Amino acid sequence: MTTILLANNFAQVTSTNLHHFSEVERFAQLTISHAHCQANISLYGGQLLSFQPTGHKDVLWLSKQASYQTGKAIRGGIPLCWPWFGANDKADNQASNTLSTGLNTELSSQQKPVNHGFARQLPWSIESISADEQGVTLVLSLTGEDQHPLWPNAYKLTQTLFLGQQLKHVLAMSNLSQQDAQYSAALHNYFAVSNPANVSIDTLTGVSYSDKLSDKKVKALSIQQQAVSCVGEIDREYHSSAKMTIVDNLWQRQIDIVSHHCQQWVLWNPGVALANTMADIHQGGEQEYVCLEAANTRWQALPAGETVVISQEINVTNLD
Ligand SMILES: O=P(O)(O)OC[C@H]1O[C@H](O)[C@H](O)[C@@H](O)[C@@H]1O
Repeated sequence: MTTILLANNFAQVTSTNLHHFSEVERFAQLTISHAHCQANISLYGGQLLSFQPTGHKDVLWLSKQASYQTGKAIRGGIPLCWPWFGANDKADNQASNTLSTGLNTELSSQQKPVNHGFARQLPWSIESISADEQGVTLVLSLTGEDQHPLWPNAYKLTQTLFLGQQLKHVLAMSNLSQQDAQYSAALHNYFAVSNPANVSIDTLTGVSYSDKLSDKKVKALSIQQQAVSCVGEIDREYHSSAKMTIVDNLWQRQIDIVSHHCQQWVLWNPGVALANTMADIHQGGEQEYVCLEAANTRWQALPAGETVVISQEINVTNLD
């Protein structure tokens, strides 16, 4: 069933129940149609899946084999990694405390932290939708408490997506509890490209990075000396908050990304061998994107009663 959520002189926003989900878990996908862009958003995960400014190819990549299923993250678009990025090293600390104290505080298998946190695997709500001649502004929210033993605090996330010629993407995180908390996070952008081999990201040259593929526990800091190659498996945290520019030399387009209050850029592509083991990436899909994520990969303070905001702006330009 499709419902019109907004229709005015500037835009139309419709909501369609996703048939991929069961009857009891009807999660809607929103479709935005505006003179300046087309976009799709999944309320499951509060995830922008597609953003196509008028006159351009889609800025975002979405797997043709993405899972739309409770307990799974949707592969593509901009998943939100929150309240932790990656595996959550606090789970390791909990395990070593158990070993040293002998107390059985180990997390059960159901409590093991899911990679990149729980926000991308929960149904979000629509707070508001509005449209003017510049674009559509969509505000989504997610509230919860006792969501995970490693993150029991009451919280509210408010995600504001301004969709027009450009994308403005704001994530406000409120700690509604009386206990201080820490978060790590990423706006996990899957950028559609003609092929990673055709991509240059000169803005990463000279930037220090930690290589997540290194098997050493303490990862040495390296400097990106030459032009970065996005071909093959790559998984790096670049310690920079500078503006990034992705140039696609075949599609002749440039994507500029500005982040605010994010200390890292994460560059990730699984490469062919790993992608072939991932059920939710279609054949050859890893040759169609690079992830460049605006992130705080290290724990950050989220004090009791306070709100912290991270954001990004994405602009696309044709070069020919
Ligand atoms: O498969 P996911 O949980 O979505 O994670 C996909 C990737 O996300 C990030 O970019 C991390 O740096 C990678 O280590 C991880 O493999």
